[in-house]
Amino acid sequence: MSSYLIRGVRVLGREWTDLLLRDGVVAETGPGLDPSGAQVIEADGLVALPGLVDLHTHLREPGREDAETVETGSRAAALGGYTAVCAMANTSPVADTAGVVEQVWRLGREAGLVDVQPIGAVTVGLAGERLAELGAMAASAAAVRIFSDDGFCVADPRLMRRALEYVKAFDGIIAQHAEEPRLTEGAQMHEGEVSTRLGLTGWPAVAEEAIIARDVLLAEHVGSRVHVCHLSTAGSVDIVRQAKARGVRVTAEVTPHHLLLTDELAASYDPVFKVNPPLRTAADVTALRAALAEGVIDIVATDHAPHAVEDKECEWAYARPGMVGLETALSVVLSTGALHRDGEPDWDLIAERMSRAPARIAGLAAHGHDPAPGAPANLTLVDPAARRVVDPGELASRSRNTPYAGTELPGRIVATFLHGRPTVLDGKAVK
Ligand SMILES: NC(=O)N[C@@H](CC(=O)O)C(=O)O
Ligand SMILES: [Zn+2]
Ligand SMILES: [Zn+2]
Repeated sequence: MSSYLIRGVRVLGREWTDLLLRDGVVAETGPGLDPSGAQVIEADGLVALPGLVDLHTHLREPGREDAETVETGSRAAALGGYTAVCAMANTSPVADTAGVVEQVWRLGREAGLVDVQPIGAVTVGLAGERLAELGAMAASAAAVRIFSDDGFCVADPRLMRRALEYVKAFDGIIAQHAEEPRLTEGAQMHEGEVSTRLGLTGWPAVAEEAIIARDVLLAEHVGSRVHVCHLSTAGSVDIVRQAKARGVRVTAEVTPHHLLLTDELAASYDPVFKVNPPLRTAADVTALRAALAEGVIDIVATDHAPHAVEDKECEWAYARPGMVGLETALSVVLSTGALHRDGEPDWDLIAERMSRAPARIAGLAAHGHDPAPGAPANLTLVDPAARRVVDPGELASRSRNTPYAGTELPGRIVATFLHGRPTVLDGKAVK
């Protein structure tokens, strides 16, 4: 296996150093390392981060390979600086058996661009009626630890309680898509002033908050772990803050788009802005940014949700909700300033929210390590000074549904290394 010398990089924005990657690990660090035998990568001006980890990715395979495959989604992830992604279970067939999660896991290994960790469904067919084979998925080669019916809420409290109890045996997590379905029937966007003006049926904040409140109580009652997917309202932040203060084992994620975009964008009637949960108000965005910085929200997760053209380029009411996000996530987070300190990116905090904490939550032992001697060589190099205009046609994702077309964003991923091998060099996918 070849070795790589990354020359003159600032690890987490700190002092300049060289990094020697060999045999899948960071072999040596320090200024002026001997480059002989290694491929040299000049990293003047670049920042090294632990490879980003996405706890919430939709890869669409099996079933909707026209929208994304494990391979195309993995390439998009690598280009976004990711070295691991957790693949959501709402595929077709649903990832609710050992067979399907093993298939996704194997496809991830074959693509070899990021580590793909399958998430298993909580209920058979995401139907919310009976528990899927959680134990068999946990015991499979895919070693599933996170279970989610994402796309749907596990609305039945008794089923949610049993799922939480079941996964305790192997320290698993239930990741909840918090949406009380009776409160969102026919919903098209956030319920508020803008939905009233546009005459669209609203998705009220309380539909999310009611489920989160219930679930933290259930997790507390049974002593199990719950993770809140794509938390989107100021009220949800308060509930999670209170639960954490009581010692409830709850973690939460926010998406880049909920940190930047608001419900005003629905006035364009452009379905690219249709997403679940919906874009909220500016006040919610402000609360989410503060909660992420504070740590009430543990991580950024993309909820990368690729959709085929016919599912997005249609009337708002018929469009599927969801946005692609892997290739723009870090740039969007940088653009919000949510993880800045004194006007500059706080790279240590960015590493915490986008790599270490998600790796810890998901139990991905090879990820989330700062580049230091002996650490697995899963890392990414960022050019913080670069800016780019997002061109949907240039995305590696098979789908084009980015809300940032034509938007100039800061930061560029220059290189990504997975287990010591480059998956991205000079901003381009290696394979
Ligand atoms: N976020 C979305 O709007 N859509 C997701 C499902 C989900 O995350 O709930 C999808 O699978 O397309
Ligand atoms: Zn969801
Ligand atoms: Zn999702």
